[in-house]
Amino acid sequence: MTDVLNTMVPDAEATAPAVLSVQGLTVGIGPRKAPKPIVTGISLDLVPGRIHGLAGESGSGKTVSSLAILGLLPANATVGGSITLFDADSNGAGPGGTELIGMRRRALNRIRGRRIAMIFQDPSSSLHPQLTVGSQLTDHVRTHLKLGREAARDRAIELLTRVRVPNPVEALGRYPHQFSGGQRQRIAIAIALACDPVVLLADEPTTALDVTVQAGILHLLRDLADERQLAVLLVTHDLGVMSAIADEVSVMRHGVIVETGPREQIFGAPQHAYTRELLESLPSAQGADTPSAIQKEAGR
Ligand SMILES: Nc1ncnc2c1ncn2[C@@H]1O[C@H](COP(=O)(O)OP(=O)(O)OP(=O)(O)O)[C@@H](O)[C@H]1O
Repeated sequence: MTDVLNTMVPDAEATAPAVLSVQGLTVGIGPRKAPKPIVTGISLDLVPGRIHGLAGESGSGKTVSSLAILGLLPANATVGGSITLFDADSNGAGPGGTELIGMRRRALNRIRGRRIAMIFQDPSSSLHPQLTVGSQLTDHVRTHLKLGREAARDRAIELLTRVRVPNPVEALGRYPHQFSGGQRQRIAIAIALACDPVVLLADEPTTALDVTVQAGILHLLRDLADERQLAVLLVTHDLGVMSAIADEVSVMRHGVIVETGPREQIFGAPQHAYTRELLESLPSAQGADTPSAIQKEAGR
């Protein structure tokens, strides 16, 4: 199985310190006096250059956890624990890092989209249908990086080139609906990368795409994590995707992380009964030894 999975993941390196650390995160949603517990005490570290997969069945709390990191939970959510960003470029980040829970909205807005970026399952949700790709990209970099018009356009072309959108100069003048789903996700990634974030949260980024296109996006995320030393949190229920790309994996169930470990351990020697159950439900994993379609594509 290991041979099959090694296609996209580099050898384990000495682990660098976390750039974002979640400790004992709890989220309840509902009336303040009696919120419904959704996430109950999860901890995980995001490390530069590493992809941390958050797996688990639907409703286990994966999305709520990533929204908590972004400070985007609904107003009736109660959040506890600690989410610390260790990033020299963030306002007020000392050696102890910046605590994001309870941070004032304006300060959080400066971090969100700039230091912590995100992409979602449906790239259209982060793209305005009536604005050209060029104006969306340049507006974003002009707002956050205070670049002039020409410099912002150059930056937009550079970003579209990096995420391999064909004909980047021409692409600037086109609207999101004029691109395929995979290309739209690449554009959403370009916007996410525009301000050189240190953390990228990717919530089911390939779920809506067909297998061949999925593999291309996963390759891109892997390359970006490596070359930009991006710390990536990859949220997906798809263990095939996880096994093709993640360095570390946390398995979540009913709001709790039941097991965390290196990819090889989770897929090769799972410790928790629920992880084993999930692996047994993988179509190809009536043996994990059989390469899934996505792994085959990704290994090309
Ligand atoms: N705004 C909300 N109000 C009330 N309950 C919510 C809200 N958002 C999420 N939940 C509940 O929190 C639980 C966890 O949801 P979450 O979306 O995090 O699951 P998930 O693991 O990401 O699942 P999926 O893979 O289906 O997206 C679910 O029971 C969901 O119904």
